Amino acid sequence: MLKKDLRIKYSRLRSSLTPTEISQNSITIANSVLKLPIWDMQYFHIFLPIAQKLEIDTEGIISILLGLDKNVIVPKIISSTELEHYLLTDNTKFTTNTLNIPEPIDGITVEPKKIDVVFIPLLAFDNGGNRIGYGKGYYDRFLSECREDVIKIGLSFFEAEIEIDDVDTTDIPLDYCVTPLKSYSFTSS
Ligand SMILES: Nc1nc2c(c(=O)[nH]1)N(C=O)[C@@H](CNc1ccc(C(=O)N[C@@H](CCC(=O)O)C(=O)O)cc1)CN2
Ligand SMILES: Nc1ncnc2c1ncn2[C@@H]1O[C@H](COP(=O)(O)OP(=O)(O)OP(=O)(O)O)[C@@H](O)[C@H]1O
Repeated sequence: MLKKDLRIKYSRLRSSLTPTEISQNSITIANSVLKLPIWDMQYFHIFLPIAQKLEIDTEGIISILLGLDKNVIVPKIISSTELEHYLLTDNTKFTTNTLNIPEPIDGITVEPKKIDVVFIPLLAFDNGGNRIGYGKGYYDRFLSECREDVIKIGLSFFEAEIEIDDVDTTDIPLDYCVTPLKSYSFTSS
């Protein structure tokens, strides 16, 4: 299917989820994340959910990361194309931006090259590990600034599509995708 049709299909599917399904599925996803081979890593980048868009609640994963004394980094939109990345600390204060995304007001910024693992929000993904978001390209640009060996993990309430037909050369595929039913691995190593 084409990206534009997948965006419509998965926005609709998501809007049919109940608050109970969202919280239960988010907990199931957090528990599955515990089984991925990522726990020797130190710098974990994770998004804070847009509640109005019924995104995955990442609170459980963040609690696990902080409990394991990992460095947790969250994005902040600084322009129509660019993100900045902040270390989460006990003092981090948040505000909600115009897209309803909770973001740190200020703090310690972290360079993309330092990041070991990125948890990625998505609308849909396919059996090849290709993903689509809301179509602004923020994550594709961010991932292109990360190290080649950064581990890219999609989080999704829904299973893989067979194929996204219009994948671009700038689209960076996932290494893993975790859903409430299973974890997909797209890595060859
Ligand atoms: N939680 C979360 N944080 C994230 C992302 C995300 O997908 N989820 N992003 C991932 O890239 C970036 C933000 N990208 C976004 C792009 C569009 C919209 C959005 O609401 N788009 C509306 C159109 C609104 C408009 O154009 O003004 C829409 O799709 O209906 C939200 C976030 C960075 N932070
Ligand atoms: N590395 C990059 N440099 C410059 N532009 C890019 C880059 N990656 C993607 N883009 C541009 O961003 C736009 C949106 O890309 P795409 O449709 O893949 O978004 P998406 O993956 O759904 O969004 P997101 O990454 O925000 O979740 C495209 O016009 C694409 O050309």
